[in-house]
Parts: sequence; C-alpha cells; structure tokens
Amino acid sequence: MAQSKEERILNFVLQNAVRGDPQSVVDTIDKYCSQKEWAMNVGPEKGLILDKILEETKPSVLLELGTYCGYSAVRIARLLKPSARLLTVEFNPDFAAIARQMIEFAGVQDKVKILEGPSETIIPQLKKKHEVDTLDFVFLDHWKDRYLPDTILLLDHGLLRKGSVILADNVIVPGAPEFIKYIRNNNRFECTNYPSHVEYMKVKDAMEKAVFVG
Ligand SMILES: O=C(CSCCNC(=O)c1cc(-c2ccc(F)cc2)cc(O)c1O)c1ccc(O)c(O)c1
Ligand SMILES: [Mg+2]
Repeated sequence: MAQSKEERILNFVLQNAVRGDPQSVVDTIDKYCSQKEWAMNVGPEKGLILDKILEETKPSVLLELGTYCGYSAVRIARLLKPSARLLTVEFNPDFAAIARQMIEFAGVQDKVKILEGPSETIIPQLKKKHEVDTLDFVFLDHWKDRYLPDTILLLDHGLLRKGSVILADNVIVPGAPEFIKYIRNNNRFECTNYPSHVEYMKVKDAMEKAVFVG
C-alpha cells in the first residue's frame, strides 16, 4: 500500500528529529513541509503568533480542534507548564494514529490527550467524560465551517469562563466568514486579528483571537 503524505511526514521526523525534543520535531516537520510536501500545519510564521499568545495566557486546560499530524499539539505542549493539559480532537482516525506517534516521539504524551471523533460529539462530553471544568485556551484548526457551531457549543455547555482565549487559524484562507462575523459582532468577545500567511506559502492568511469577557 502506498504511503500517505502524513506517513511520509512522520517517517521523516522519526529519522531526522531528536526523540524527546519537541522543538526538533516542530523544526523537522517545517523543514519537510516547506521543502518537500506542503501540509496543513499551522507552520512557523503563524506558530510564532500562537507561541506568543500561549506565553501571555499561561493556560492550564487547553482544547485543540483539528489535530492532523500533531504539529500544533507538539508546538503547544512544548510551552506548557508541567501540570497543564491539552485535549486535542481529530475526526480522521488515520490522522489521529499519525499524531499519536508524533506526540509520543516528541515526548509530550503526558500533557496531550488525543480524542478521536467529531467535535460536535466530543465537546458535550468534556465536562463529564474528560473532567474539564472550563477551558483556558481553545485552538480552532479543524473544518472551517465548524468554527462557529463549535464555538456556540462551547458556550452552551459552560466551557468558557471570563478570560478564556479562543484562537482561530485560517480566518482568511480557507476562511471562516460566518465565525468572524459572529465573533466580531458579539460583545461577549474581545477580538484581535493577527495578519500572517498560509503556512509555507506567500498567500495572505490571518489568525483571530477572541477573549471571552463572561
Ligand atoms: O482535512 C480535513 C478537515 S480538518 C482540517 C482542517 N484544516 C484545513 O482544512 C486547512 C486547510 C488549509 C489550506 C488548504 C488549501 C489551501 F490552498 C490553503 C490552505 C490550511 C490550513 O491551515 C488548514 O487548517 C479532513 C478531515 C477528515 C478527513 O477524513 C479528511 O480526509 C480530511
Ligand atoms: Mg490551519
């Protein structure tokens, strides 16, 4: 069976990165995806914006929607304090299997838990099944037309508290227009736009930060 692109990315990391060193895993994925095969990781430029917002927020309980190969899960986990926990949701079982190996190789498996399944099913289970009270930080990087319905699900299930940060990737390309319209016109959120580019490309993209004011 021919290898998938995601398997090729994982194998390149297993052969070229340093086991237990999350920075080397992040750098090795970026090297492969900028030189050999493009892939939908948040990437180095938007990754620095993510890093900065994480360092400002210092979150303890985090949710990521859209694990893919685990690039942003490793990138986020490398900055978390020892007691912090990241729950990351992936719909595609093949992607989840790749991400699990990527996260273990990077040595951040104690901070990251992959939840396989559709976000609309998993979000309502977070409190009872995954012992979440409220979320300090949410990274949206899954299907762009799920950003808005899943944000509303987070609100409806009492998962946001005053100061919770939602950071959304790709608000220009592929774009999340309904999410942007809603969040910028909702006075319960304070929004900031971070212009950038699509990972590994010169095409303009942006991330949007929305802080819940309670
Ligand atoms: O791919 C998905 C959906 S989840 C990933 C969402 N993310 C994106 O789509 C995404 C896309 C782009 C991007 C794409 C083409 C461009 F020309 C430019 C940019 C960039 C990003 O940063 C992204 O995050 C999936 C799920 C379940 C499955 O079974 C399955 O086969 C596939
Ligand atoms: Mg993305």
